Parts: sequence; structure tokens; C-alpha cells
Amino acid sequence: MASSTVRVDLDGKPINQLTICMIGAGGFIGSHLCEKILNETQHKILALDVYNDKIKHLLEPDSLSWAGRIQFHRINIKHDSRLEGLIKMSDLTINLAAICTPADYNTRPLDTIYSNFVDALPVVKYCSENGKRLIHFSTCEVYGKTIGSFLPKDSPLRQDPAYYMLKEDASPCIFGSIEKQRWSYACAKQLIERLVYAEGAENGLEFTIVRPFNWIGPRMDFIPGVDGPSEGVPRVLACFSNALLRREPLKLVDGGESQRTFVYIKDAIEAVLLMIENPSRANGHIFNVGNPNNEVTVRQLAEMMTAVYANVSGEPALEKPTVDVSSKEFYGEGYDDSDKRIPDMTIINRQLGWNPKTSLWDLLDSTLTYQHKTYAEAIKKMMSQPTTS
Ligand SMILES: NC(=O)c1ccc[n+]([C@@H]2O[C@H](COP(=O)([O-])OP(=O)(O)OC[C@H]3O[C@@H](n4cnc5c(N)ncnc54)[C@H](O)[C@@H]3O)[C@@H](O)[C@H]2O)c1
Ligand SMILES: O=c1ccn([C@@H]2O[C@H](COP(=O)(O)OP(=O)(O)O[C@H]3OC[C@@H](O)[C@H](O)[C@H]3O)[C@@H](O)[C@H]2O)c(=O)[nH]1
Repeated sequence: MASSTVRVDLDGKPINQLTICMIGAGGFIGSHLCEKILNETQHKILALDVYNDKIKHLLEPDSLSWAGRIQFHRINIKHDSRLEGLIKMSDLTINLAAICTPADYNTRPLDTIYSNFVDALPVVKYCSENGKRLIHFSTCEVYGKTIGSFLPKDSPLRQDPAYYMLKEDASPCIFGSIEKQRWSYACAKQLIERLVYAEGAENGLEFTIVRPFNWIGPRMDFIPGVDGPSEGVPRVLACFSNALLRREPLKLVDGGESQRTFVYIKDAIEAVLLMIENPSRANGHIFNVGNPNNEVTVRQLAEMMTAVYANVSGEPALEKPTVDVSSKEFYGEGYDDSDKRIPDMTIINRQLGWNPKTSLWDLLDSTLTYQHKTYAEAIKKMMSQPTTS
């Protein structure tokens, strides 16, 4: 519950109550951000999304103590004239709306580009024209591949951080060829970043750009056949959770050699709240938000999730817990991958003093406990039903 004592920013100044237009509020990150804002601050939220299942618990019943501070607007920003009015009513707009599951990038490249670039354009324009602050969600994928990935496999330079550490103000954006449609998302995100940056430079837009590095936790994506399409392919946490719940082997794409750093959603949301409440420190900046200490290969992630889930569910792990699949088989033609993603934390540390806290083991424990409680019964029921031929 938000306390009645005056909250202050990082410079000791009282924080004014804000009205926040949150686009994509019904998604994974949006649901956690709404929860945090309602629980710990007095800010008001205009929550825009096509769906609201993940924030239903925040909207109902009317008797909730924060009921007057969150208003849901079912809006598709592609074609809704109410968007500009809602941005005008707010002090700050946060744009989270996007298609952001890799299975879509090479199979629905047009939808991906429209969602991540074209549909975000009016949001930037309305903020700029109306003098409103914007926090825009980009992605760590704008870095693409590391410089080191082009070195020979046995080159000692691969161990040198200069060849893999991803820095907001120094690293290049390295994508594959146009046929590798995987990069449609990264490229669209890069162009909207450049547009936001240019609006700042030429027209004085007050902006912050966030580059999330694999934020994971409860409510991420969907479990196919339970709360999402049976044939849908969510991001890796939900893919692996789905396999564990069904007692099927976890699929390792191209050997599971790619590396990722995972950060707990609750740590990451603290960074976003600092950006919201410290505009003088956050405006004009691009921030990596990730946990450089939580690096694993996808294979190691599969092994850790298998061990944690056995503990959480009380069921022994499969004898063969993983199976190799090719990326062509799993994602189709045009897939490609980021080899390694370690965020440099210098800028976010200097501006906001933020550091992630939760280890990969701990965040997997709480997340898989949630997955088991939320889905195990539904999956059991579904699997016990005879399949129609
Ligand atoms: N989760 C991560 O680790 C991660 C990593 C990098 C970048 N991001 C970025 O963060 C943002 C949020 O990601 P997320 O993980 O919460 O994804 P998500 O898919 O759970 O949430 C996105 C939300 O936007 C909504 N949306 C999409 N198009 C819309 C439209 N036209 N009109 C209204 N609402 C629309 C969706 O319904 C969904 O609820 C995205 O921009 C994504 O690219 C996330
Ligand atoms: O079942 C699976 C799913 C995924 N994977 C692999 O696991 C890795 C991570 O996959 P994710 O689905 O989490 O997606 P990625 O990390 O590649 O991209 C994500 O990064 C940041 C955001 O912008 C997006 O949310 C998304 O593009 C990839 O190497 C992928 O090939 C598997 O090996 N098996």
C-alpha cells in the first residue's frame, strides 16, 4: 500500500503525483509496472491495451484501495482516435506496445515492422507536439550480434570485453542480411530509437529509451493451449515451462549455445520506477536494463530450469530432459540469433544508482513456483482428455 509520507526522488526533492499513459499496460512488463505503481506510489494510470487479462486483478473489484487511480482503455493504437487525447491528459507516456516474440519476426515480418515502427510513430509525434515526456521501450536486440562473433572460434580476443560488452553509447548495431528476417524486429526498434532521439535533438522531446535484456518472471507470455494458441511459440521461459509442465523434453535450438543474461522482472521494474520519478536524471538517456551476473547458455538455462522444476513440483526430472532441434525446424526460414548479450551497466549506475539483485537460481525458483501453481492442474486436465482424431 502506498504510504502517506512524502516520497522523494534521488535528489531529495518531493515527487509530484503523475498521470501516466501506459500503452501495452496489459502485457508482461506492463502488468508488473502497474502493480508497482499502484502499490508504492500515488500516480494515476491510464492503461491502454487490446487485452487486460494480466491486470484484471488490479482493475476489479471496485473496492480496491487504488481503484480510482487506474483506468483501463481497450484501444488498438493502430487505429483509434482517442490516443492523442489520452496522451494529452497525461504527464508522461510509456510505450510498451509491440510484437516481441522471436517466432513472429521471420514468419510475420510485416506485422513485426508495423507494430514496432509504424504504430509507434504517432505516439512519438503526439508526445513531441504536445510537449509530453516519453519513455519508449526498445530492446537489447538493437545490438544484434557481438563484434566477437566474427572472430575465429579460438581467438583469445573473444574473452576481451571490448569484443562483447554492449554499451549504449559505443557499441554498433550488427544485424544479418535482409533474408534473415529475424532482424526485422531489431531493425524496426533501432529506427524508432533514432526517431525518438532525433525528436529530442531537433524538437526538444523529453525522452528516455529502455533496452531490456531478457526480463523474466511470472505472467510472461502464455502457455500454448492453456492461455494462448496451441500452435503458438512464446519466448524461451514459457517454451521451457510448457515442456516441463507437460513432462516433455525441452527443445534446444541449434544446440542451445547462444548466451543470454536474465534479469528478474521485479528488479527491472525498480529501474523503470526510478526513470519515471527522476526525469532530470533519465531524460535524454538510453538505458541497458539487465543483470550481467546472470549469464548462461540456453542449454545451461534448460538444465537449471529442469532442476528447479523437479524441486518445485516434487516430480523427478525426465531421464533425457532436452532434445536438439534445428532453428529452421523450430522457427522456420529466416531465423538468426544474437550470440551473447551482456549489458554494460555504467550509464544506469551513474544516472540512477540502480543494480539488479536477484540471482538466476532465485528468480527461477519463484517464477517456476508461479508457473506450477498457475498451470499444472490445467495441463493435467487437458492431457487426460482423449484427443479427437
Ligand atoms: N520482456 C522482455 O524481456 C523484453 C526484452 C526486450 C524488449 N522488450 C520490450 O518491452 C515491451 C513490452 O514487452 P513485454 O515483454 O511486456 O511484451 P508483451 O507482449 O507481454 O506486452 C506487450 C503488450 O502490448 C500490447 N499491444 C501490442 N500491440 C498493441 C496495439 N496495437 N495496441 C494496443 N496494445 C498493443 C499487447 O496486447 C501486450 O499486452 C515491448 O516493446 C518489447 O519489445 C521486452
Ligand atoms: O524452446 C526454445 C525457445 C527458445 N530457444 C532459444 O533461447 C534463446 C532465447 O530465446 P527467447 O525466445 O527468449 O528470445 P531472444 O532472447 O532471442 O529474444 C528476445 O530478446 C529480447 C526481446 O526484445 C524479445 O522479447 C525477444 O526478441 C534463443 O537463442 C532461442 O533460439 C530455445 O533454444 N528453445
